[in-house]
Amino acid sequence: MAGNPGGNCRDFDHSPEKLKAKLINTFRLQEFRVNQLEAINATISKENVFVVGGNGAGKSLCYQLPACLSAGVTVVISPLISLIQDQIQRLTELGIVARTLSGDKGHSAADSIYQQLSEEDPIIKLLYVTPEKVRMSDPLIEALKSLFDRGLLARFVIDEAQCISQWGYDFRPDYGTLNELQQDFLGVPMIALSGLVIPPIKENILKSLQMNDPQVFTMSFNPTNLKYAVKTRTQDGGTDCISWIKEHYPHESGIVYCWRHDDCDNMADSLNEAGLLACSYHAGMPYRDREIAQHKWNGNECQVICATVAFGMGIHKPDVRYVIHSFLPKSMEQYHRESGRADRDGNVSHCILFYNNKDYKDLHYVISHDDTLTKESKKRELGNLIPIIQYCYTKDCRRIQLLSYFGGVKTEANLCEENAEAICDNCESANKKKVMNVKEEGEGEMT
Ligand SMILES: Nc1ncnc2c1ncn2[C@@H]1O[C@H](COP(=O)(O)OP(=O)(O)OP(=O)(O)O)[C@@H](O)[C@H]1O
Repeated sequence: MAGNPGGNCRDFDHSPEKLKAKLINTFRLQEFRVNQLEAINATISKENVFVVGGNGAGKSLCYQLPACLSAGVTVVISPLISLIQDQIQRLTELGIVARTLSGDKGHSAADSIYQQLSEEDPIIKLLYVTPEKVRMSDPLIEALKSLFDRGLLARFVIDEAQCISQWGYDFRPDYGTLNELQQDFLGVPMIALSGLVIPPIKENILKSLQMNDPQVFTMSFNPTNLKYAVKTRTQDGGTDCISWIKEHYPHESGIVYCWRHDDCDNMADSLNEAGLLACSYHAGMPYRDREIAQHKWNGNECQVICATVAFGMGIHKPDVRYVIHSFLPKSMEQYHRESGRADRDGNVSHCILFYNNKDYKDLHYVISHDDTLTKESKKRELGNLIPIIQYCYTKDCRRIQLLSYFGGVKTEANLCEENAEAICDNCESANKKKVMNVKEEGEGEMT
């Protein structure tokens, strides 16, 4: 296994054998992925750790496995209730005790959790809370202080740490105060996990969290089962999407990302009229309606969800076969994150971007005239459009274009070769041309 040289596998109290046994017996997995063992070793050894990785890379194991082995409680700060509930459900299925104090908690449910935390050896191994809860809840801070004083505060986990950066598109202001945890609970190790971000945002996250001398681990970049393609949007977006879905996946689950609220509603209407079960999802809808839409989609009552960027973190539906963008995304980061909602079950999924020349002009106009943006933000957002346009127009491998944007990927690597079924459209046509040339040369020799 090629791990980060920064990590190591020395024989700690937590020997590699013990970690492997936990991986197999509790998590029901066979092998560690690249840098998981190294990150786990580092956090168990009380070092500060920063793990960066693509969608579905397996970042969660880097804190969940140590939480099971460490004495005391691991406190996880996570941005969304839905994400928290999803994690708790998965851990509970594995027999790991995880609780949350966020969301609609009655007094008695919260009291019972505080009671368990106050016990000499709390059964709770992972406590999930939102950053707002950390900032606003005195009882929570008291409980953390009590755990700390008794040596039972195992570590802090900052999940989706990209939310701390004002430059990223997931920015959440309440992440900004999390650095105080390091000062208030001296010596408690911190592990931050982030989706793929460009190097300046990575620096920005580390600076904002004020993590002391962290060990940085990078996990898999390349989503090998995603088949990327860009197509010209010919008519209204709906017709293109309908034809593509009907031809490729008439009955399977997928997402169509749209630009504005109305676009989602219109797209869902068009898809429904064409006989595909679709629902709309955007921030203009009441919270309850959004919940219903997501619930229907999760339960396959609705086949296609037509959504804005609001349909984001914490989507873990395993059988999403396609993510279509019916309009140009605003950045490579956004495109990478959203297209990565497919392929959670390891089978090939399609990421199609329907692009029209007009998209760039429309986005450019809207950003330039957005009075809520500072001059600096406008400049940054307009700058973010350039690499995504280049992605649309490139004749080279789309994977390389996408992943080298985040740094660390050699442009001469042939990433599409790792899975022939998920080869991008450009590599596919290049291969076809090669075959044609070989054939023609062969025929030429015969005549
Ligand atoms: N070592 C491993 N072997 C096989 N599967 C693994 C391994 N580690 C994690 N996984 C699986 O990979 C999937 C994704 O893991 P996880 O949810 O941790 O991803 P992530 O890095 O947090 O990505 P995202 O931010 O997109 O959620 C899960 O189904 C998990 O069980």
